Amino acid sequence: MTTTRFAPSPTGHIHVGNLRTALMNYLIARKAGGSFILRLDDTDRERSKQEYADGIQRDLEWLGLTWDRIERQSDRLDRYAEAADQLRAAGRLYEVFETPTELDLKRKKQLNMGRPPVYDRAGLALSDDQKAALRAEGREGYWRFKLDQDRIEWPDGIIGDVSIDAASVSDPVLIRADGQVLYTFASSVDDVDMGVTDIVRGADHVTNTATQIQIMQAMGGTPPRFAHHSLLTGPQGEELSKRLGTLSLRDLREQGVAPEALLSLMARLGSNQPVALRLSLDELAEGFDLSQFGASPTKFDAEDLWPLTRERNQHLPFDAVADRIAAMGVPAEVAPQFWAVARQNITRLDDLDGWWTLMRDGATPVIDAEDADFVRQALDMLPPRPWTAATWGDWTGAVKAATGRKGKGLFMPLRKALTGMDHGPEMAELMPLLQTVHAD
Ligand SMILES: Nc1ncnc2c1ncn2[C@@H]1O[C@H](COP(=O)(O)OP(=O)(O)OP(=O)(O)O)[C@@H](O)[C@H]1O
Repeated sequence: MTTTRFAPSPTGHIHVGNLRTALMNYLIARKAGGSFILRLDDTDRERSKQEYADGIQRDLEWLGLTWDRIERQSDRLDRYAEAADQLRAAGRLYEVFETPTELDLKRKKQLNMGRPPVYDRAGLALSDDQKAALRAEGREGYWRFKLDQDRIEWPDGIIGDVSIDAASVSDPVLIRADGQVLYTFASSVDDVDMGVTDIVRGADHVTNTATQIQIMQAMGGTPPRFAHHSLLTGPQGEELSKRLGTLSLRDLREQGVAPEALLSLMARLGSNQPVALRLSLDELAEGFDLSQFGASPTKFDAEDLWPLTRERNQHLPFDAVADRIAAMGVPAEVAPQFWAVARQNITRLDDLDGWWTLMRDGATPVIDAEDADFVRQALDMLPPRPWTAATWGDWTGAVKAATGRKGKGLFMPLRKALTGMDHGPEMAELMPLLQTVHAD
């Protein structure tokens, strides 16, 4: 069965770049009728926080990206210890003792001699006595995976055929001196154990993929299909970061972005397919095609979300907003009409508040000096309440007959006097909802 996963570290609020990864994996599983795993990569005890783990779940739920299974790496530490023993027994995990300063020095020497700065495997040659002596000096051992120095190749779902010479890559550190299992290892163990068949992730992981393919093979597993999408940047090319909270899903939600707008943009951004509003994840999954995505960096501009949000909100049925409108204090008998009028003039649902305030409390009239007499005369002619859909036509007809004004010169000063704005809903539809007119 097709099984995908989204594996964020709960070290901040996830951003639109992380969403690109989550959504692609979700859509692949959904399209294939497979399974989507949310895996919290929380082995970094200092940086991982429960509030961020909760935040990630809230963000995904907001978008409807529900998972079939949730896993936490912190629950699986025994399993990683077991897998490490298996690699040690197979001679693929070896203990090393170099400090960061020593490694730095080695790299500089290699570079000076025109050689690539790849770890020289000095640790592999240490005898048990030498290791004991290093420990006696107070040094702590940590563990590297011994790569097979072949070429590592895979057909990437986005960037095409990849071939990496393992000899040009340092043996990765899998376990730190304090026993912390690093991402490269924990992730490989999980992907094998959990039967993950497809992994889409950022291009920042290409080298990881090369080493993880070997780690999975060393554990007797079959590596999944891989695809690496380009990283998203902000509109000016700026990097996104969970730690800085740039373009976080939480902020976009609080700003009133419609979930369908964000999903519709993210499922197509950076692909050859046009962006169009889709109202369901099934529709998005149906048209989703990884091979349509390019490898070049992709810019994300939050401004692109507003036209889609506007389109989405304008199509919401009354039932979807009834509770919200009731909570604003709109009386039940006018609520459906209020929605029918206001929805054509909002982007965010929060914009409804302004329209209701205007209808309930009236607007500060805007009256140009040259229209002052005309407006006063027209307002004196306002028909008695209740106002209906016919009121605007009847009133302006009578004003036209009395003043000789017509067209824009007739309608615009009256709109501005009643609403304080030169744009907005059809006045005929608005009049019955206007509870207060200040020059009444
Ligand atoms: N700017 C980005 N554009 C697209 N994908 C990204 C971007 N940044 C991270 N990702 C992807 O998000 C997924 C989750 O990764 P991770 O939790 O490590 O996020 P991160 O933002 O890189 O983290 P941190 O800022 O904490 O280092 C990975 O597949 C990673 O490739």
